Amino acid sequence: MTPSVVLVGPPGAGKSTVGALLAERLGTGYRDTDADIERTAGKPIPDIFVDEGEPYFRELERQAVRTAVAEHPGVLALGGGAVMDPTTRALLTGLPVVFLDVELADAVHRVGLDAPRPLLAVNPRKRWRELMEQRRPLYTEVARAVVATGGRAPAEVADAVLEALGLPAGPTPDITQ
Ligand SMILES: Nc1ncnc2c1ncn2[C@@H]1O[C@H](COP(=O)(O)OP(=O)(O)OP(=O)(O)O)[C@@H](O)[C@H]1O
Ligand SMILES: O=C(O)C1=C[C@@H](O)[C@@H](O)[C@H](O)C1
Ligand SMILES: [Mg+2]
Repeated sequence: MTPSVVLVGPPGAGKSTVGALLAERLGTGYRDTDADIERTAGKPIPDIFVDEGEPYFRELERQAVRTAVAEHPGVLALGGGAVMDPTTRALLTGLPVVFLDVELADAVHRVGLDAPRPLLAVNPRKRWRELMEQRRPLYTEVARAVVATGGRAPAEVADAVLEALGLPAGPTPDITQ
């Protein structure tokens, strides 16, 4: 079984938040390759970057994406940099991949400046912009649909993803709870 939705995008795009909502709407499970990597490595991602370095992390990430794509039938969020790997991009061909797009100002507002994200540790605004310049063509290349997240609440983004993929909208969430 392959995923019903694969979410890609930079830190702050809302992959985890929207992914969990989508899973609820679709009555399926949510999985995040960053969490898979942390479980496999037995430590947080920033510690992997410090102890073993980014190339080692990217190898763990390549394996984590391959495993999750092969065995997870629900909603799958990939780490922000997973699409840099050509093998991973090839693996995503034909899958219902959605690029959650976000502008710098929204991303900075959402993720803050103190989150433990190793690639954004120094000068996060500049680094985020550079990463997005490098990666925007790659997110776009792997995506079946691009969904803008600016000015939309997570539930509205989830609706837009379902519509873009032609998936049933599912039960309306009970906002009284
Ligand atoms: N559409 C949205 N509007 C406003 N805030 C949002 C939206 N989507 C997510 N957020 C908020 O932004 C923050 C980051 O969201 P989230 O963790 O889902 O992003 P992410 O893409 O998974 O990031 P990362 O790549 O770091 O895992 C969270 O606090 C979340 O509540
Ligand atoms: O943008 C990136 O390269 C990263 C994003 C996170 O999801 C993590 O996968 C890690 O911090 C690297
Ligand atoms: Mg996330």
